[in-house]
Amino acid sequence: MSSTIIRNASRQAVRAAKAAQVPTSTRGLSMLARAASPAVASLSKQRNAYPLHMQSRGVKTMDFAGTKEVIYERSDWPTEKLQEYFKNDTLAMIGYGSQGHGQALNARDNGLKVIVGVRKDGASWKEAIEDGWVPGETLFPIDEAINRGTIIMNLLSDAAQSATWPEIAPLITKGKTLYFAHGFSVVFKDDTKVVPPKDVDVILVAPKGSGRTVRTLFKEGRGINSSIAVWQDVTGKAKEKAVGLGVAVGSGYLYETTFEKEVYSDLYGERGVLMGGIQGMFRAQYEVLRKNGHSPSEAFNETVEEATQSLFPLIGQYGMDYNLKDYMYAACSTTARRGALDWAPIFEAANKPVFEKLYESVKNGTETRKSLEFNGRKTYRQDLEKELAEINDQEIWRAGKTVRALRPDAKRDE
Ligand SMILES: NC(=O)C1=CN([C@@H]2O[C@H](COP(=O)(O)OP(=O)(O)OC[C@H]3O[C@@H](n4cnc5c(N)ncnc54)[C@H](OP(=O)(O)O)[C@@H]3O)[C@@H](O)[C@H]2O)C=CC1
Ligand SMILES: CC(=O)[C@](C)(O)C(=O)O
Ligand SMILES: [Mg+2]
Ligand SMILES: [Mg+2]
Repeated sequence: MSSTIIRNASRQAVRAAKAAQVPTSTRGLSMLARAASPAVASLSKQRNAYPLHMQSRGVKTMDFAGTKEVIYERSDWPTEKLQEYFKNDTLAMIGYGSQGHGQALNARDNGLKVIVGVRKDGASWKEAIEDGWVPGETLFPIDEAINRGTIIMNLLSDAAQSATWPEIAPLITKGKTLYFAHGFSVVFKDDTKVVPPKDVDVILVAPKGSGRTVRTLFKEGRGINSSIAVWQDVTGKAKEKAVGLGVAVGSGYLYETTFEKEVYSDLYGERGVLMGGIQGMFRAQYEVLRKNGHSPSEAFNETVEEATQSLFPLIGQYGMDYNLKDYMYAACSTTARRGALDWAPIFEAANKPVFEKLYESVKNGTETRKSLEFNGRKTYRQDLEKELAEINDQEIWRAGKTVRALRPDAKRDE
């Protein structure tokens, strides 16, 4: 009953928004809120006490499919509030990989004082200079950046966080805040040996997406969702700081978690559906098509190109549901719907034991130890590159290169 109401409300909301030519997200939500479950209805009442443009400023408890969760939004932290809140702080971004670069540039663009700390003359040092960080002014060796910073954002690779901890730990003095983008180092302390000093706040903001996307979405005025967590709260302000920093680095909305839950879910997700799982599934489907005499062009189009260019974006926009013509299921033929409905439970049953095994391997620290061993090697970059080059060399991805070059909007060398 209530799911029918939600679906109807959602349909109405999207139609109304389309008619008014506005983005569906916020209007859809508030219309949904009026018609849906009691929890959301009460949120709606509370919000309606504010004028429309202020409605997102209240504390928000949202109903996620029947479970209520507190969330924080960017709109709660306008740039002026961010700048005021962190006016006495220097954010020291330690590490300048995918995530360090995205978070540092976003925080800088939000008007906060940011410096970068990486080892001198490494790949990151050069990249930071290319992005406009100035040696001696905003770019320093790691120890100097930590000494100058008040909020120490440890975004070295997870293996490097462990390897460098003996030198870094004594520099994290009372009054500083220690910030991570992953629960890895502190949760698996038996393996990493990372035990933060007792007299500093230890917090986490973990963007649920690549650091490259953290940057590109921010530049488009959008935002990636992140989780926040507190490991140690000495000042009583740890959570508030995490929320503010989460917004500063470019998050859209933030949800609360713990360091443990973050690291378990993150290691699990990236090994599963987000990366390892999808890579394996794409390849398995492609290979069976090829074995049955299909051309590379056909096998790639039927596996990866159609997924990324047509069907997966529909899931991203509207979910798996089925009411509007644009929804993934509704946009496909009745033939496809019948077959997919039949095969989904078969894939689910086949995959479930693999996911169970994976979760266990994450939780018991096996995945952490493997990562520390591999990424702790002196040759980790070359070793990774070698394996990744082998993937590039697989027929599926070589075929994909040609398919992408044939997109009408592809940039071609004239
Ligand atoms: N990538 C992502 O999108 C996401 C990452 N995270 C988390 O964010 C953190 C950073 O990840 P990510 O941005 O991917 O960075 P990487 O894992 O790619 O690490 C890159 C940084 O680590 C430095 N580094 C590596 N080894 C050493 C060492 N021995 N001594 C000193 N510095 C070293 C590199 O410097 P140099 O160039 O000098 O080698 C570089 O600045 C991790 O905790 C990760 O789990 C969280 C969410 C998403
Ligand atoms: C991008 C992200 O969130 C990952 C996949 O977990 C990671 O890069 O570690
Ligand atoms: Mg992740
Ligand atoms: Mg990860």
